[in-house]
Amino acid sequence: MTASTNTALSGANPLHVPVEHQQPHWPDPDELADVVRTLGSLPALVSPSDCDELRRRLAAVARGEAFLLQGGDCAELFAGPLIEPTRDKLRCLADMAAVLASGSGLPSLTVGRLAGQYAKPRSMGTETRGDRVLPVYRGDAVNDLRFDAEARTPNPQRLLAAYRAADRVLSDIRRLRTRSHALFTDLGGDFFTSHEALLLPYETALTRSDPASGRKYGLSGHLLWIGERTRQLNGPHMAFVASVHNPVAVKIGPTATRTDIAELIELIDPHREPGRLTFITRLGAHAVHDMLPPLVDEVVTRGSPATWVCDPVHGNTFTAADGIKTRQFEAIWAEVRGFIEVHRALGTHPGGLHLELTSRNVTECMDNHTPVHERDLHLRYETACDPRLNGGQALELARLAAPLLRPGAQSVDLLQDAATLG
Ligand SMILES: O=C[C@H](O)[C@H](O)COP(=O)(O)O
Ligand SMILES: C=C(OP(=O)(O)O)C(=O)O
Ligand SMILES: [Mn+2]
Repeated sequence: MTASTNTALSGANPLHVPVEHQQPHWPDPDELADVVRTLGSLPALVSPSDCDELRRRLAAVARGEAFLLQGGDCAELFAGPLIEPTRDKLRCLADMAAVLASGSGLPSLTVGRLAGQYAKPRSMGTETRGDRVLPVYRGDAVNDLRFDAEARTPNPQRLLAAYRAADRVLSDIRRLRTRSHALFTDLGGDFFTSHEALLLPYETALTRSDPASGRKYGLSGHLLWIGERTRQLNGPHMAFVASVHNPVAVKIGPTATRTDIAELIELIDPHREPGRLTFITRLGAHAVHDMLPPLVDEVVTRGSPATWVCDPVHGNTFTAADGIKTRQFEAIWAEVRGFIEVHRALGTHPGGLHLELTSRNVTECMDNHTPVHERDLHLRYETACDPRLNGGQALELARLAAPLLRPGAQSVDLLQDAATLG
């Protein structure tokens, strides 16, 4: 697993303190405590019954009756010229969901990476430009992307701003639901929200008991996931998701072992309840064929009904010659194909896709067909964190994947398909 601290950093710079479990260094703990109290008094953002409904829908995915499409920004922004209207985000997901449903013959379940995706785990604690070293951007809920000392200092008031921003996106969705029937038809009749449950003061402040059942729910979003960097079995993030009744997802990177999978199942889903646990694998195009089969086998052996989802973006990120973070579309597609091939070979259901994407015509990921070359990346590179598929690339990926997701599509077809695409 990727190191959970930034201890790779060294030297006398006071910024180089280890950051445990990817939590920001909030300069004023009293101010943070005040903010947490305020958050605790505000209405929940989503309802326990909607979380339960998503669990039921994910259980159908696990049974092979539907596909999950989960997507959105790497890091949502509160405001600014680059912010994408919620309507455009939903339209992009709806177009993909419609293509996936018609090509696969199975209904799509759509879940946005939105209305809460405001916090980022980072590889390094600091960012250096020239001779200036500042705290790294950790998402709008923590600090500001602008490279200046004040903007980069973690500010707990931003947790309240994150709550308000999520609330605005959720009201956009409610408004669209009443006004735009066609949009919700393509989305599969319903739409749910998700984000990485990273900032524990925020997540715990929005955790409430459901008076009807007495159960605890994290009510900042419907599906909460734990990232590759914070999935330590004895860590506080896993303890948090184990304590709530939401559907929970865990990202699984190339260092994951069978034992990790077994222990995650026992911790999150000891009763083997379909829809409770989703594994989102992000292994990289080159590792998926070798690494995925033993992990799937462990889940089968344990009698776990976990849902399998492929994140083909995070394992295929690299830095281009000019220092820009990017991904190659063909590698993303190759990981999706590998994921489907492995599941077909093992008789398990390739349950869905988890993607960083935008409807905007950005040049953040390279591809050989539009094409977006390495030299084009700077033209419209707008992301606040990781490179996203643009609207055309996202739809193309759905178009390529859809026929392979049709139940009964055989590995041999997949291999022929791979050969024709080169
Ligand atoms: O979105 C995922 C992570 O936050 C991101 O990949 C980390 O990026 P970094 O390696 O630039 O910190
Ligand atoms: C941080 C992310 O991914 P991972 O935890 O898989 O690296 C993410 O989904 O933005
Ligand atoms: Mn990301």
